Amino acid sequence: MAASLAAGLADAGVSVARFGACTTPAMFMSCILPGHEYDGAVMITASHLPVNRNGAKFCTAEGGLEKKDITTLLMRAAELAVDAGQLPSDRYNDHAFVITAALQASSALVRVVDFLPEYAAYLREVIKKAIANPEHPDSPLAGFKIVVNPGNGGGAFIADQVLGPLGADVSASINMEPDGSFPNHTPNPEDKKAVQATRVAVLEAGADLGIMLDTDVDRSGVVDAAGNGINRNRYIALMSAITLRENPGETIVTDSCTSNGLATFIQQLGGKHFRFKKGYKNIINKGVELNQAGVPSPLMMETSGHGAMRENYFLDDGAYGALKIVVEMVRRQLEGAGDVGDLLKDLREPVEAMEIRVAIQASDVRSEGDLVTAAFKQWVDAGCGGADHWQLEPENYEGWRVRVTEEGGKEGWILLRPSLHDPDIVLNVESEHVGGMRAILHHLLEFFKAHPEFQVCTGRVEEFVYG
Ligand SMILES: O=P(O)(O)OC[C@H]1O[C@H](O)[C@H](O)[C@@H](O)[C@@H]1O
Repeated sequence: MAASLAAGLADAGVSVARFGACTTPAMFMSCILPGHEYDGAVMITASHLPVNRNGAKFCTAEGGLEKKDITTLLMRAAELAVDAGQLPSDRYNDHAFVITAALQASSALVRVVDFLPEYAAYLREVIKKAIANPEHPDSPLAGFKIVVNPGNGGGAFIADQVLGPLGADVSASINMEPDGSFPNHTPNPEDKKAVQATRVAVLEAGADLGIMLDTDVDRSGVVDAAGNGINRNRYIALMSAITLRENPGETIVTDSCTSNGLATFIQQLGGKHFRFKKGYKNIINKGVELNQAGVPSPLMMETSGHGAMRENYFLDDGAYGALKIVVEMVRRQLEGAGDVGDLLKDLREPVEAMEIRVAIQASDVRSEGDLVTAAFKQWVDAGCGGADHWQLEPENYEGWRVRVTEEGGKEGWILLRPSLHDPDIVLNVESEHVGGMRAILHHLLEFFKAHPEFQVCTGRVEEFVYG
């Protein structure tokens, strides 16, 4: 399969630029930046997932390829392999083999390009232009201390090649050495250890800001000068505050797992909230579609830290988001407006938040997932087992989300949906008072107890901690 794809590329006279270490947004920009404008790019990465889940990410100037495009591409490679009398290689690593072999196809066609410095130069220009400091335009970050935590992934260049050369002191940055075994913590801005390590580094250094990146830099989160972790809903809220100031009244698209308080926050800022589905590609596609339909939507963000902006080619780009926060930090300091974290003072937050992933044990995972969600909808329609404080949300784009009225005017919610990629049913629950989540889950158990036929087993719990 791999050899035949390589042969196919060589036959077609495709020339290949090999970048070495790269990031997802950089790869995309290689299809856009003048002087480069490659027809397509591909990288091998496990993204934020463990090392044994490496895969290939493909993109063109139109953005990341859709699942169906990649399927077509790989099927075509497989057909060529069969035509050439070859058997597909190891099924767990096929994608990696395909790409590796393609890049090594014919040395005459392969050029080694050191692209990251050029991409970094582009990002520096973006920041310089946004800050436009009249006194020191080339070092607009002079006097600022910024901690970058790339989690031993590919994002160290943000400190070394972007923020440092613009004058920032990045010496307190941590986990800068790329190491695919991720010895310090999972490179995931939602990860408790990633937040804690960044917080400690920021507070010890007396830094103005901390930036957390995932391995391939398409997800991010920040820590403010007071050490508050700004990820998940907080990060969307912060980005919304900046974006809605620049684009008043427009629509922010998010995934389905955002807090009720975030919707209120966006509305209070004069914006509109479109709570769509999980999956960064889903929200980006929805944002593109809304803009085309005349509903201006400048920001699409997931609680995972994935985010795309209309002003940045609708690119799934963690670095760009974090750099917007850097620019905001400078702007606020110049205006004497205080820390970026202060922008979140009106955000109502859950007291408890949890994700439970219930493994589906049936062989037909998709059908079983649909069965469980359909039964849940029926149970909700029939009155949620007598709980009249449970109300189905009027708009649901995946699974079913129920709003739970809690004591003292507080509100919780629960969302049950099939996972996008894993053989799991995913349950997200939030509550605005201590013990509320337990009460919601306790009541939900009645639903599962009424369906002993479901082929599911005990869930894996992810607890989200704020602050
Ligand atoms: O549906 P889930 O299993 O929760 O996975 C959902 C996640 O899948 C991938 O990791 C995508 O990159 C994310 O954008 C998405 O949020």
